[in-house]
Amino acid sequence: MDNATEGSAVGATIGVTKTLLLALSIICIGTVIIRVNTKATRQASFGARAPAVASRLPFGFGVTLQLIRQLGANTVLEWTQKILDVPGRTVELRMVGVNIIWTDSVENIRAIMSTQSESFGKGETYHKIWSSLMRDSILTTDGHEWQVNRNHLVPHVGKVRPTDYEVTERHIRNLIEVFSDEKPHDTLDQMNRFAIDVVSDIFYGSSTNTLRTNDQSLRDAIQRHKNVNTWRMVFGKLGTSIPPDREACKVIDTYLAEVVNNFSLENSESLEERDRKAQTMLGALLAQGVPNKVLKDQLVAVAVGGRDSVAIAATWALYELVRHPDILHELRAEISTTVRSAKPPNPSQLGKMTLLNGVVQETMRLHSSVGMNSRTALKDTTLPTGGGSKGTSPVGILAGTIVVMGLDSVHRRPDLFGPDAHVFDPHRWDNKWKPDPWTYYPFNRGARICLGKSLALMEVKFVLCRLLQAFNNIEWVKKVGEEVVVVDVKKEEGIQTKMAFNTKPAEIVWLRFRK
Ligand code: HEM
Repeated sequence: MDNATEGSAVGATIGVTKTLLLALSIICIGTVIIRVNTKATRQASFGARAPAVASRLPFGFGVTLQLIRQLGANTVLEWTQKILDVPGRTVELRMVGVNIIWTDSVENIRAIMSTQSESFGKGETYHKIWSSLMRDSILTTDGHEWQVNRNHLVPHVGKVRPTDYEVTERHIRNLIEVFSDEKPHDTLDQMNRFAIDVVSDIFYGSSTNTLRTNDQSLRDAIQRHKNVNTWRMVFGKLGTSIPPDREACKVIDTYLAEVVNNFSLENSESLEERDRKAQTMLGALLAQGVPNKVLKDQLVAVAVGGRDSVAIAATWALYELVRHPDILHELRAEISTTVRSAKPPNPSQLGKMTLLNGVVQETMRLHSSVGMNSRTALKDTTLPTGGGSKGTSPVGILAGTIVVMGLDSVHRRPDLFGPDAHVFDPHRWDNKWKPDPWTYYPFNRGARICLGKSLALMEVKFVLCRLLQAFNNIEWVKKVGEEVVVVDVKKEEGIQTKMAFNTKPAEIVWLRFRK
């Protein structure tokens, strides 16, 4: 072949390749347009669309960047309160690879949690991402699998036994010992140790004892895992291709396997201890011959479900108390007139304290541990309101759509809780006042209501009561270099909320306890 012929052959090949690429691009774009239109037509056939959050960048980049920015600045709560200020309190976030419906409409939340709960679940993506930590447990499953898990847990997690008070008191004493050194403590970290020590003791029959030992492997592994998975969730389905923290998975699995393998009634310290262990969740499920894999699913559910949430509630409560010295003073008085000694309160005394109850409920109103909760539509369905120009039409929801419920956002709505909705006022709970149940859900509602609610309330009230009995002075401090400075609560701005798997303080809450 001479040069000229060779050149024209190469030119022809380039021409053909260009044409093929062009055709391929047209087919791809066409397919996307057809799919988007088909989806839109399907959705329009049974409901309207919620207003989309405005963005300057196309293809979902703008909103994705906005969300990432808000997550980084710990301003998701404030941002969502702003974007949800539309007639139907429901918006659509069109992001890269995923469209999310965000709502703090009471009607919509009620539908998701209760009246239409069979249409919404954790969904496939949530399971794929979170099963690396929470396995096939109650926390990641839907339908029959969820029901089987719930049946395993209900007899053990759904009630508080007298021995649970004794176990909790044992770990509170460890916590008091830690706080007694008069040094500033990262309160959430210590509360987190306390909470996992209590649940492991109650449900496994052997405590992680993280307040007394240096072995923090399980706690650290759970935390590392949560951090990675929170980011995987931001990317929806795409997040399933980002690997989890495999090293952390291994640590958790080994820990749970050891708990199961080492369970023994023989080395109990006393007959009472032996009886208690036999009646723990692990003891009872082992006696029923439940397979190891299912056992480990239940163990991880109580460790993850019962750890951060309790620790976060107790930490926010202490934080609010130190910021409101008058309430702290009143609470001390209530405790001393009710308990009348330095002894632990008995269950009836604990239940009787109105202000203590108000402090805990009010803390969870302003800072619920799960401040935003999500569900995936398991089939094509609708939400009662938020669609169309007036925001009153039912919103069409396609199967697979993620719906985020802004729970903290509802709890702070002035139209529901009054103009002082943002103010910490435990006295609003006086005289057995209760909000409309569908406007207050720190423990969720409906079929998937928190199984550990009674235990959680007992733990948080008990630990607050005992800490106030043990320490006459609790100071909120900040570390400035080597120096420890007491915070002037009148001048200091509040700590922001960090939205991740849970809703926790965005900064370390340093508290110093003095007797
Ligand atoms: C103040 C402490 C607590 C708070 C605020 C809290 C809150 C919640 C919330 C909001 C849910 C629903 C999660 C969802 O829908 O995705 C939930 C579920 C659950 N919680 Fe709690 N929780 C607390 C303590 C506990 C404790 C101590 C345990 C047990 C040891 C526990 C066990 C569970 C379980 C097993 C579920 C799953 C229920 C289901 O899906 O059917 N929680 N909790």
